[in-house]
Amino acid sequence: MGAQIPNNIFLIGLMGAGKTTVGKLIAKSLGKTFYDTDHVIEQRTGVKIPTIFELEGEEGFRKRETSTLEEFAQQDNVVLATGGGAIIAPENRAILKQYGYVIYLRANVNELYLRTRNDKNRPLLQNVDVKAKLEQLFHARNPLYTETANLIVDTGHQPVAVIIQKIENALHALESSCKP
Ligand SMILES: Nc1ncnc2c1ncn2[C@@H]1O[C@H](COP(=O)(O)OP(=O)(O)OP(=O)(O)O)[C@@H](O)[C@H]1O
Ligand SMILES: O=C(O)C1=C[C@@H](O)[C@@H](O)[C@H](O)C1
Ligand SMILES: [Mg+2]
Repeated sequence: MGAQIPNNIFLIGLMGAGKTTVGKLIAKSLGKTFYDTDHVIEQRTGVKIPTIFELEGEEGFRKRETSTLEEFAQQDNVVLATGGGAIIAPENRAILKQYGYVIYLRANVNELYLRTRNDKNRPLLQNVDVKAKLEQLFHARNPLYTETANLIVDTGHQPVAVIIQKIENALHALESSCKP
């Protein structure tokens, strides 16, 4: 029996890597349902993420993130875009590895900076030197994204359509390499 395209696909990577943008398009092209843990948390609380950080601290947000991840990772036939910090907790990394095929969208700090510098909905990037903060996050998290991922796709300087094509090619190669 040959392997199929993985049932669930999880996207991980830093803020601005393109998880939401790429995730929606990949889900559409593979006929899967798209969810984004950040969006689910905002819908359920009725407030934006910076407000959750203000009211509950980062710790409160991380608790919501883990329970949302746990719930949505176990759904059927989904593409799930995760928050940039979803790989921090070992528990979350275990959930991602257990329930789906994990794709790390990797971009360099300069590219991430250009994509996120004017955004007001990312609390970790407010009132700080955005480039220095992204450097620090990249340094701390790149090993965690790398160890959690089944596939790494570079997204800096690459149009979204090219990224989608690369992911589809990798998934189809996976499918055919497992055929008898
Ligand atoms: N390959 C790309 N080339 C150019 N711009 C891109 C690319 N991918 C995403 N972008 C742009 O970068 C910004 C951030 O993308 P997106 O919101 O998808 O990132 P994210 O990984 O979901 O970030 P977060 O973790 O903060 O939710 C958006 O304005 C998006 O249009
Ligand atoms: O990188 C992070 O830690 C975050 C990324 C966003 O997706 C949100 O989940 C939140 O702003 C925290
Ligand atoms: Mg996003």
